[in-house]
Amino acid sequence: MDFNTLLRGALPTLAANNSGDPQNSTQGAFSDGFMESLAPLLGSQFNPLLKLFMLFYNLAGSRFGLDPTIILAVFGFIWAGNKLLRQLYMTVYGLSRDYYMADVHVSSSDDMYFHMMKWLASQPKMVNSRSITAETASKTAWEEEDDLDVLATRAIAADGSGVYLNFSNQEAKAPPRFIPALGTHGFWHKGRYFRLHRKQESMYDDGGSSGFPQFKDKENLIISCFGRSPEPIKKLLQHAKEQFYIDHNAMTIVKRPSPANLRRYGGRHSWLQVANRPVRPMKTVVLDAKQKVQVLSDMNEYLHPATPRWYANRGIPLRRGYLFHGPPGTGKTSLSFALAGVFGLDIYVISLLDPSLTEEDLSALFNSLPRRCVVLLEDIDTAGLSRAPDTGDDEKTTGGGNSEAGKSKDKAAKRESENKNDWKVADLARELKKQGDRDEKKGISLSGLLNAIDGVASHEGRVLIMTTNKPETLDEALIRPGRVDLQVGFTNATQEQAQELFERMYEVDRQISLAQNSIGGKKKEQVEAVVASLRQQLPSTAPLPGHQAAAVAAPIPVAAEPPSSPSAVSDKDWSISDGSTEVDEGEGDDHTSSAKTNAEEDITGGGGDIVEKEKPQQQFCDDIDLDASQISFAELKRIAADFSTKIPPNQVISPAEIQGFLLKRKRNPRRALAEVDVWVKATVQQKASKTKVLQVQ
Ligand SMILES: Nc1ncnc2c1ncn2[C@@H]1O[C@H](COP(=O)(O)OP(=O)(O)OP(=O)(O)O)[C@@H](O)[C@H]1O
Repeated sequence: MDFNTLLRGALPTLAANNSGDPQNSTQGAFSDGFMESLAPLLGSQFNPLLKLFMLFYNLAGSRFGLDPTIILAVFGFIWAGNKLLRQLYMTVYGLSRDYYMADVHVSSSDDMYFHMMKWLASQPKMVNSRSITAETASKTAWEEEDDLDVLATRAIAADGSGVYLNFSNQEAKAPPRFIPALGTHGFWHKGRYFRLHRKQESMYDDGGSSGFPQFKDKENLIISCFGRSPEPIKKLLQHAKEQFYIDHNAMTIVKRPSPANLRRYGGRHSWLQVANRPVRPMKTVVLDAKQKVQVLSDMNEYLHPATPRWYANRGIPLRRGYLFHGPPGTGKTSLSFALAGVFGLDIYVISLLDPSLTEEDLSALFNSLPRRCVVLLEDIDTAGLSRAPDTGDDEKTTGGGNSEAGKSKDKAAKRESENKNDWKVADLARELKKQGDRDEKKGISLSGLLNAIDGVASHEGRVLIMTTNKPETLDEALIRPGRVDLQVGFTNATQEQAQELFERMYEVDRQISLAQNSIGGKKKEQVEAVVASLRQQLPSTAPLPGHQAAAVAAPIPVAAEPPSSPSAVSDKDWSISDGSTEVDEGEGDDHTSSAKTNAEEDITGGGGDIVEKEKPQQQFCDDIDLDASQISFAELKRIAADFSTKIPPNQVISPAEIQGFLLKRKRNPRRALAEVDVWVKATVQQKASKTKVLQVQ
């Protein structure tokens, strides 16, 4: 019995219509009577549907001469076939999943999840998938940007004063990142098909010590591939990880303890990446070569793969500690970063002044360190302050009972004892606040710190670097051998160090410029064209960014000083040469000699006082802002040597201060040399008078 016969049996009216006189009936058309008889059977809600079906049925039958029952039969078969195939697919897929597919699960609480997501976001096929999630991607300060974009913005913004960069558009320009959405995705990698299932689960979190129970979302990635072995997935994960760290050897990752509510999850939640900055080359840290080599070779030996066995055989805990001490801005932190860069280690920075850090946290943080890393405890001498009882604070600020403030404090205490019984609400509030402050300042005790650094349960393998400005104030227990194995002393800049700092500041620029010149290329030309056009728009009084004239503030009494040594600013010094070729002649000479005169006038300040010169800045820029890249190596060395003689030999100026001075003249070594005398004099004076306000920068 076919479907047609069935339908005829079930729908007698239709059968009558179809078998009746063709002249009186239309093929495939329902009579109104049939409709009416069917309507009550199906219920009123199906009436519109039934009518639509009738219309189609009548149309197919009367207009196109098709037997609608055949159409229905065909649709019926397609539907049933589809169901059957789906069922079959599900069975085969289920069987192959169970017996011929391997899975690897990756939890969002693991670093691997981020490696995989970053890799997927870089896959064009994934990005073009039909189901993706868009994320706002932020760039770090060190990521490459298109110079042309920035310059173009600058050019467009030029309205007479528009020679400054403008980044108001930077957020709009940052492209979003696309990652696979929740659900199932398929992708090919190295000729193999992988299936990715990204799912989200809600986890109940009882709130722990925070006491705020809540539901938290946790994600899982399930990566599958055909075959009984998960080996291809492992390789894929390894590949994603390698890609994630592809530029790692050029960068140093800096981590700090996570916020307290995240720390309690432990593991990778304990530390938060706060920076990923280019490796600091060791040669940029100006330090006595002997000391540098000593710390480098000590660390190298300690990190050697054979060292753990050596330590274990002798029952010595595998830990190494260094103490870097010296005045502020002498390179303690810089050396720590350079060391991390040399050995390709991440830096874990802990501030013991963090009020949310408890001793338990500190131990947990040390225990969740990776196998090899640098832990940096900065300004360790200040850590003790957090333990000082609150009552001591006042003493510190008043300088004991001898000063005026001390006397007024005594009076206040007397008054307080007189009014002992006369409590006001404000007094109560003050007391409560004091109590709160005391609780907050509990901090880390010395024993807590020692326990974290080298307690029985403490992590092994790390390199601990502690820095301090006041080594004498440190507790002996903290720096005993075993906790501090090597001390490195830093001092303010010697003349040799000043010379090295000077050469480093300008030498890098010179090298880059020479390299760029040798590369050539279209992009360089484009950039130069934009720069040239911008230079033309430069208003006559505005200095180019980075080309800052010496900021000389209100006159300060400085003893009259003879003009800076003529040899330091001789005519020869002002000629421009590129390599061995002298470039600047004729008109250039005029400019440079006038610059020299202006500079000398600035330094001597006429009558010997440092006074601000009202001078058209543009003229100053043209004359003196000669690029470091145009100076030969030999000449740069000579300027550096001259510069170093101007730095006081008694080490009163820190490398950080010299760097700050040079940074303000970062393209103009000659300008730095011309202005160093004034700056040194003002800086020494400022230090002697213990004022914090800089008169010359
Ligand atoms: N010896 C040095 N060689 C090169 N650069 C230095 C040196 N000392 C200081 N600097 C520069 O000065 C700045 C501050 O240096 P750094 O933070 O290393 O000093 P620090 O001794 O750790 O200071 P603090 O004791 O205040 O923490 C850095 O930008 C660094 O480049």
